[in-house]
Amino acid sequence: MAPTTTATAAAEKPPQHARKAVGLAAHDNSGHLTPIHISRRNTGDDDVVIKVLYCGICHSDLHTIKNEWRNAVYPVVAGHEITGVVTEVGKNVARFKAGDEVGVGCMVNTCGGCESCRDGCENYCSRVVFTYNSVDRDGTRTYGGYSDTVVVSERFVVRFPSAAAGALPLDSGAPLLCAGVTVYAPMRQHGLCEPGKHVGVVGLGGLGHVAVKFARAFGMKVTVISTSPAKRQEALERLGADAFIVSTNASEMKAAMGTMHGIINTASASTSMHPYLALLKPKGKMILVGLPEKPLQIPTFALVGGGKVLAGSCMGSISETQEMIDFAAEHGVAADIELIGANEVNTAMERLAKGDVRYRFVVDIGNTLKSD
Ligand SMILES: NC(=O)C1=CN([C@@H]2O[C@H](COP(=O)(O)OP(=O)(O)OC[C@H]3O[C@@H](n4cnc5c(N)ncnc54)[C@H](OP(=O)(O)O)[C@@H]3O)[C@@H](O)[C@H]2O)C=CC1
Ligand SMILES: O=C/C=C/c1ccc(O)c(O)c1
Ligand SMILES: [Zn+2]
Ligand SMILES: [Zn+2]
Repeated sequence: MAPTTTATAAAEKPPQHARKAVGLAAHDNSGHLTPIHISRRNTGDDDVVIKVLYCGICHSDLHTIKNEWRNAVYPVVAGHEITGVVTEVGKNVARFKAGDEVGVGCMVNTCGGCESCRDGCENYCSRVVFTYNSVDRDGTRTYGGYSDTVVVSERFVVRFPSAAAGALPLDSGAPLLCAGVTVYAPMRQHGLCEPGKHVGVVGLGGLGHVAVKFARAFGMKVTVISTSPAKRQEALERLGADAFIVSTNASEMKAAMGTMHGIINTASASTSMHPYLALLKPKGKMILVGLPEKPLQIPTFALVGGGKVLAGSCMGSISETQEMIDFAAEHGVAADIELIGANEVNTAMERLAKGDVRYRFVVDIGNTLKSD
């Protein structure tokens, strides 16, 4: 199908850029993706131009294209697990050069001056600009990595390690840019990275399976808490989880009560929190990273009794992202992926909605997304 132009954007008259690019866009809450012509800005002094090679499909992409968070502004070109090769840099860019292998995650701009930015937690900047479905500082809408080219300020680009430093593949490494840092950052911040501690992972999807791998790399005991009995064998044998509990199996849940120092909760749909809180030791921590369409109900007695901690966590800072990429390369952590062509994205979205993916779709943008 021939790409369309950005009719909605043109009607709203945002600034238009000179650099032409092609992407895959959703135009309404059917979430159906079709090729589209978009524009990217000319190379600014601090910019890095990247030829996109791979882009992971995060469940946030699916929530957004279907407008489940009620914030989609169409057309939406999603994708924030982006890897590729630098093709050009602006004159102030010192850290990157043409030919470098790099990644871009969930954000492409922040204010730089607020308390969060000054503290190096720019993922909590009140003026954060997300990689897609956001408004950039110049008033244009941001388009993500389901696209052949991205132009990103140097500050939001991370380096993929060279072969000498234990290279990380650009395809299976792409999901680390969102899924990876989203679980790595809270595990580090909340001490769920200490050898011998016991961590639970709710939801064995894109985020969850990477959390299992990081937990193993930290030397922790890790238990998967899943709604899918069919994932048991692969969780234990391929991913190396120490235990697997089906959340609807009362005896398995009872046997694990009070055993976990913390839980990383990646469920993409709203669930009852009570059974999960019961798995925590006194003072154990439940870290929510999943962003279901519907809000959760908090069972106060289950939280307050036992002095349990309920926390949220969103993405990670750029320094945490670079640290996580370097750690992943050193410890051989990457996603289990199904590599697909650009013409397969709609089928992939349908399968993701059903939980039918082991464990991340990655679009082979470089070889399959063509401008005509
Ligand atoms: N906080 C942040 O910064 C970020 C948040 N997210 C959010 O995290 C969530 C997970 O993303 P991702 O890993 O890509 O999604 P996936 O679809 O890959 O995985 C989600 C998993 O949740 C579990 N699940 C699904 N439905 C239910 C249910 N009704 N009850 C309990 N568990 C369920 C399933 O695991 P199983 O079969 O094992 O039960 C499923 O595999 C999404 O909501 C996403 O938007 C994503 C990235 C960053
Ligand atoms: O997949 C990552 C999504 C992160 C995110 C967090 C909060 C929010 O409001 C978003 O629109 C995206
Ligand atoms: Zn994401
Ligand atoms: Zn800020």
